[in-house]
Amino acid sequence: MDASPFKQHFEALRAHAARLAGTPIRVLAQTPARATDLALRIGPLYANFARQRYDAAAIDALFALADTAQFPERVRDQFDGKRVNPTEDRAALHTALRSALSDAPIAVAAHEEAQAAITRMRRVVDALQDTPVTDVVSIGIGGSDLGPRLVVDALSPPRPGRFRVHFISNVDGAAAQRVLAGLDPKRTAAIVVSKTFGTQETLLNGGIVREWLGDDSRLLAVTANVARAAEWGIPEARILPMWDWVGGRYSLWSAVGLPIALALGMPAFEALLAGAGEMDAHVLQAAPRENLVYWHALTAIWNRNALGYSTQGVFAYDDRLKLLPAHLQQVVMESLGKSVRLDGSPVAEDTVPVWWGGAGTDVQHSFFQALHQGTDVIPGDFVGTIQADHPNRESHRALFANLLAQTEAFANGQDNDDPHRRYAGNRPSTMVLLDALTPRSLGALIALYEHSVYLQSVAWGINAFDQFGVELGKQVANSLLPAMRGQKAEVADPVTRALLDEILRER
Ligand SMILES: O=P(O)(O)OC[C@H]1O[C@](O)(CO)[C@@H](O)[C@@H]1O
Repeated sequence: MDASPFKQHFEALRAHAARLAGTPIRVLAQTPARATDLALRIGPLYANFARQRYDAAAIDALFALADTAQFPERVRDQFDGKRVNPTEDRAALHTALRSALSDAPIAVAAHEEAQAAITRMRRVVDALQDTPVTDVVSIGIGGSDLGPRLVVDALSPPRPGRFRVHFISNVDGAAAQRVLAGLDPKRTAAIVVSKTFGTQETLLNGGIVREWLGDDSRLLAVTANVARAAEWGIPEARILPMWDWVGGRYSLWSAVGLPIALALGMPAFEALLAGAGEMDAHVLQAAPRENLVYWHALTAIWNRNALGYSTQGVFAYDDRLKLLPAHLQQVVMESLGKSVRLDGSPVAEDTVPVWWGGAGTDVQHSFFQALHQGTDVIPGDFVGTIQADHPNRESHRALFANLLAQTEAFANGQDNDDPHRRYAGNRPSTMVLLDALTPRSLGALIALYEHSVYLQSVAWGINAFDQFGVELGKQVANSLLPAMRGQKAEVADPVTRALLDEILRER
């Protein structure tokens, strides 16, 4: 395979970026109708790309890349259950969890299994209703934690469900203690969520919670490794399924979302799936120029490979979405943090930028100074919710005035004779607006990012669905455990040895 089949396209993009170097966003934005032409609405989602640093010719070049990279065919492959994760010889069928948009037998079978799992989830939720349980602790990490945690945090109030749901992820024993401190073991159920059922953090925390509960009957598991969960002590009847065709970071739509169903109710969980399903139908069916996912992915490529930006912010102007950056960080960075192509050859272009973010307006009073005047330009996705769910109208107006002000100031800057008070502007942003924050709109939003990530991986020729990079640290940690326990152990690395000596020194 050619190490860089899309080389001419990336070179063309860089040529466009060079051509546009002297044309700031505030000038580009004056192009008639651009402010509305570079906007799309898909169901409850609206996105506006008018404040990106491209013009019509550069956009044409981006869509030419999408064409050569065969975006529609590659999307179809994923929905049809092709082995889009060749290094693990796996499909990535998270779409089958929320929509039945493929006739391929493997996708149909996956959809049927997913439906059966939903039926089982409903039974679990119903069965718990008739017990004294008031609280549920979800124990998992990474993809087995971040998505459900985000959705529960975003949507719980003002929709208080029957159960309060809490999350424990970090292996730091303090995390478990802090959650359990306020709970009554007799009124608490727990779910151990782990695709592999081999994750150190989850098993340790699961053990702590199991002991604290004192009664195994309120302990459930969600896993693809039923044998291991059963061996750990959870009977099969209380194990809900996962499958190797769902990646952890794409798994909140499966029984991994049980904490969501418990916190918000099954109808809300199903509305979340339906919202994601709408985005699935959109990415599959919309023409390229009408396709929000294509726009989002191509904009990411533009900022990374044509303009060379090495970080990307996501700023939620909705306090309920403050965990969105954390979830997207895993979806984006675990998927796209790769430096070799599918065939193992070095990737020709820079891949994932550092994704990070926070909630506005808080971020304006912490790190936005650097975004306005720092030497690095940091493009941002700004996510807002038009309709508030609370009575504080004036607060909501102020929130939106800030959201609009920041993106305008980033784009336009402001001249001043005093260099300290000058704003260069020309900082790109995409505005993503939800009509209201509902299970449906949140499902669509998360699915937008999932699909965008996949298309970026297609353009770079990398595997978005493996994550071997996380393994080395796990292995080293395991090898250091005996030394941490004070047992005699060979530690070859001199710096690690010195650090261990300091940590284990008698005090
Ligand atoms: O669900 P598991 O198997 O416990 O894995 C948890 C997480 O760990 C990772 O493998 C990364 O360490 C993620 O990809 C995954 O979501």
